[in-house]
Amino acid sequence: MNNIELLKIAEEARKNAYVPYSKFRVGAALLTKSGKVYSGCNIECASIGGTNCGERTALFKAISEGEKEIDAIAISSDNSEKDEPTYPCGICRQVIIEFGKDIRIITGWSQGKIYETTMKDLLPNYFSGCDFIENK
Ligand SMILES: O=c1ccn([C@H]2C[C@H](O)[C@@H](CO)O2)c(=O)[nH]1
Ligand SMILES: [Zn+2]
Repeated sequence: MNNIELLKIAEEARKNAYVPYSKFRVGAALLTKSGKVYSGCNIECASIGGTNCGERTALFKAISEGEKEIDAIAISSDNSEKDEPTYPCGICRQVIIEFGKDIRIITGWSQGKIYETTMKDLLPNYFSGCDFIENK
């Protein structure tokens, strides 16, 4: 599974976005180290704070299926085709980095420019469980 293939899955997942409020669709595709893929979209609700981003939807699907070894997450939004790559929001950054600072983030467009970075670059000096769990 290469970056383009993963982005294409994110682009497909974007079609399922439930976004009656923002009208901004986001799809994500998560690749595990074992080669499995979990996709997700953003899901909004009338109580806006209850919104779940596409990235966390894909992540929670993977984690809840017992997959915690994550290689990469590809992200596609309604801006992607305009060469305006979408990166994870702050909440998603904190949740994703929980499962690995080296997780690769791939964004852009499968038929255009593709960008790759890592979680530790997106969230330097991040707060982690190691900061407060003793006997680690
Ligand atoms: O990286 C991002 C940024 C935003 N959103 C969603 C949340 C909300 O539904 C809409 C507008 O913020 O886009 C995501 O899913 N992922
Ligand atoms: Zn988010």
